[in-house]
Amino acid sequence: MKIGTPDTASATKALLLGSGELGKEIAISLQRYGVEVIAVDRYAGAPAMQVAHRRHVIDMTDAAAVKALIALERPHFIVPELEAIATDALAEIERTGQTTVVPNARAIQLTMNREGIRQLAAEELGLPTSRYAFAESFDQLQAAVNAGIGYPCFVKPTMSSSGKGQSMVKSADQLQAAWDYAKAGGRTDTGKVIVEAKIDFDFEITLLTVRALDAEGQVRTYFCEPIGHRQEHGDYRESWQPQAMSENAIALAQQIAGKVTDALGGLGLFGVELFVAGDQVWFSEVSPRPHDTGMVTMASQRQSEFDLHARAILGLPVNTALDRTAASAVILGGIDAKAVSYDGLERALAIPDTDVRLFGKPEAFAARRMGVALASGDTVEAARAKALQAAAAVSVRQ
Ligand SMILES: Nc1ncnc2c1ncn2[C@@H]1O[C@H](COP(=O)(O)OP(=O)(O)OP(=O)(O)O)[C@@H](O)[C@H]1O
Ligand SMILES: NCC(=O)N[C@@H]1O[C@H](COP(=O)([O-])[O-])[C@@H](O)[C@H]1O
Ligand SMILES: [Mg+2]
Repeated sequence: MKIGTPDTASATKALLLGSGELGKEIAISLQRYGVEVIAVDRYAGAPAMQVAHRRHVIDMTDAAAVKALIALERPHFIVPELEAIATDALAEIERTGQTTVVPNARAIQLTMNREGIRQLAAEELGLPTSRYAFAESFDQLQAAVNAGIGYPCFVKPTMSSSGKGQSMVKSADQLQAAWDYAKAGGRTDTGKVIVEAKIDFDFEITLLTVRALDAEGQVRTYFCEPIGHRQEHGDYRESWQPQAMSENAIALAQQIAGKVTDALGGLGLFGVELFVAGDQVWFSEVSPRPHDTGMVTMASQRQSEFDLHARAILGLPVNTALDRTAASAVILGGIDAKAVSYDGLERALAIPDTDVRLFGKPEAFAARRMGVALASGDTVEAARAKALQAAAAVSVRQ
């Protein structure tokens, strides 16, 4: 596709469905390759809206609203940035052949629902995952746990992200609370929860996997160095790259990521989440888009995960090489407040080899991610220490 000049009739247009911190960086990367970007989210002033050519506030779970906006903007690409989207509308739009849904509507549909992706990964592809079951009532949940899932286990809504509605259950007396929490915490109540046996992993990684065109115009799979990360309450707190792994484990991780992304298809970057213990690797889930833990690539790679996504979508060459060891640490809101400002930037940036990205979200919540600190270092330990220190130096105030 010819890449035209922004704001002209010939411009290549991308519609971002979701305009958070990840979308903001995708928007900037796309714009650097000459694409006109239209940012969409459920609230005004979302991070990507601050850098896009145009912006719209709509209910993205409303299929009619999504279709009306697409009819108005007529984008060449629709780039989903989060999961809470009316995916049926995307499938319908894709069938017209005039718009590319990134990476494709089926991949978006399968990955937005834990049932879809488990069916594909565990049942069709036979990839190793935790033992799991779906339950439509508390009785079913209890029966599944007693029949073999066991304790400890994780109970999650089938549609949710960033740990929302998710809890780890250590014993039978905690199961009812986990059921109630999952039912209330899901994005939309699918009527179902997933229960997963806890995997005792040594560490967990995100393997960023890119499906892009090579010099011959063929689709090829490229892998970034593994990203290690630490989660709290199902949400990421820090990440680093590279994560040291045994040769067997990395080979297995790439094999699993290759299989699942091949099955999803299309062009773009995927965040494949894997658990690792020794030489054993389990598939957990996959995002058909840049991943929050992958924000570390803004410091560690010449081509960040956002650049790689943009390049892959546009059919441009990619290079997934690591440039230097780096880490990221998140800056949480800490308070519930609107029109916030930030303290401590001077202290954070005085730490050598660090950088801070504040997302510009118009409202803070105690557990909302408001920014990220990035740091490079000679070792992962050094980079992590600097990133954590920089993140801790920044605070959000009213
Ligand atoms: N079966 C499991 N065994 C061990 N740990 C688990 C399991 N399921 C989830 N976790 C822990 O909880 C974290 C979040 O789980 P998961 O990725 O399924 O949630 P999520 O809401 O989709 O999060 P995100 O959108 O941030 O990826 C995992 O990264 C892992 O640390
Ligand atoms: N794990 C998924 C993830 O990190 N998604 C990122 O968080 C934003 C929502 O933030 P908010 O909840 O603060 O509005 C999303 O728009 C996306 O950028
Ligand atoms: Mg996850």
